Amino acid sequence: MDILDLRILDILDIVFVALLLYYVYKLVRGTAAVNIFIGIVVIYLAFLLTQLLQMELLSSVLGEFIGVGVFALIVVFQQEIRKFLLMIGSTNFTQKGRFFRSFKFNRDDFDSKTNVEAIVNACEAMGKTYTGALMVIQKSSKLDFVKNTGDKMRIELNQPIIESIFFKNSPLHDGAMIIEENKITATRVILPVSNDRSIPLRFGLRHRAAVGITEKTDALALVVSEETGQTSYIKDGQFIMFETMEELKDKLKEDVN
Ligand SMILES: Nc1ncnc2c1ncn2[C@@H]1O[C@H](COP(=O)(O)OP(=O)(O)OP(=O)(O)O)[C@@H](O)[C@H]1O
Repeated sequence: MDILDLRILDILDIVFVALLLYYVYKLVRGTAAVNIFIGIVVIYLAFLLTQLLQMELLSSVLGEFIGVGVFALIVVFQQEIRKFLLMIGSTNFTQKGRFFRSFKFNRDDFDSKTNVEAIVNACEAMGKTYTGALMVIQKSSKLDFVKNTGDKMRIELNQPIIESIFFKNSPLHDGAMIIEENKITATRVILPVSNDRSIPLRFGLRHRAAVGITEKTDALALVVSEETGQTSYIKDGQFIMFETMEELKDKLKEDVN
């Protein structure tokens, strides 16, 4: 019985470590943090080697370094840790909210499912007229910290509304639009801009802002370029490739709900 318990615990242990490594990988993938992570592993291996070879002085220097390293890690990986905690902390509550909403306790007339068709059709139409747009779809991480920079509102999402907000002469066209479920909850929002140097130079601030918010949270972003009319889909700080608008709809539907 003891052996059986131990085995189950061992399996759980391995599963949790694998999950932890997977989430750490997901967070640092494609960012400069990967190199820092490799640097830390190299220092740690060097420390183990100096201990094995009994090189007292070097071992104590590296030991000291690793001792304060925890605080250095918190500073260096501040954004990743924040995103990780947000990911763990908010997922369950959001799902609980959806569970209650399915019983219609929450007296909201809006359909809670994001209208992906309206969003993508609006992107296509805006692309044809070279109208710039930036839309951020909130998932489990709350976007309140950016919503405060813009104008809060509560409008049911549909294609004409999106197009009229981003219409060049509209007072609301600047900055980003925040979408929560099937509502536009803020416009003219200023997003954190990504410092990622691997983003091609042809992409300006609008695209960098989309990368920035998706790096920091699990939100999804759509950008319509004013210059090329092209739509870009950004998730986890990465540009997601798609061939047709239908394919984009399928990808979005999968990722949104
Ligand atoms: N930090 C930001 N948060 C939200 N929106 C932003 C931010 N920075 C810029 N924008 C929006 O992007 C517009 C300018 O974009 P810019 O031309 O630099 O981007 P771009 O990525 O080259 O896009 P485009 O292909 O449309 O020109 C601004 O008018 C503003 O509406």
